[in-house]
Amino acid sequence: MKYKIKPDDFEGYGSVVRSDGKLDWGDKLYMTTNPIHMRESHLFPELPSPLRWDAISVVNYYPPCSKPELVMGLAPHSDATVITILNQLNGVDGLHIKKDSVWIPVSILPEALAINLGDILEIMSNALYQSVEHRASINSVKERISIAFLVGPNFDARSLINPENPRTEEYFKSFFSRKLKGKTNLEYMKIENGESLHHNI
Ligand SMILES: O=C(O)CCC(=O)C(=O)O
Ligand SMILES: [Fe+2]
Repeated sequence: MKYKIKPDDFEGYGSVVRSDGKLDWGDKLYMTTNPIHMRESHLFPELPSPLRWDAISVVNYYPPCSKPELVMGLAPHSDATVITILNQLNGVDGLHIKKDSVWIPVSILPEALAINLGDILEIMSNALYQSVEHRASINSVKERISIAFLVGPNFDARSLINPENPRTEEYFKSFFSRKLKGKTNLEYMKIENGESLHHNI
């Protein structure tokens, strides 16, 4: 398939095996839309008109499963974004957010967009705004489709990080190589008194 995720990549269509070897019960079409030079050209047969922000679009397709309690549509995580704009296309709910250690199902109003705060906003605001841990569940009879528009800082912002302290680059690398597990990537990247806390997680 033309849009299939290539080995050692995470953009394209499909599901990426994370380090625990499990797949999510859903497929993604994942593509960086801006900046233009970071677009993977095989995913863009006809380039859409330029967008102002650095952004990634993800289309999530969750097929129904007769035993939804046994599978996870999308494992708990927080997004590697400033904000994520979520458009639930076919009126089937499935998003849950974690508040005070409790999972709360989110009922998204028809034609409304849901906005999730991401890790980069938490980092930029020194945790004044905290990213939301969320997951997607599966419906037993209906498929579910959502489009996530992931808005991040300008990718060139990475060049502000000096070679001795390339945290942003590392953050993205570890986000995509570690398994999705709540907000552990943010914890993993935290620095206290100039020391990385890496090793505890
Ligand atoms: O499908 C959903 O409701 C959530 C999607 C999501 O969390 C993501 O694409 O990062
Ligand atoms: Fe997400």
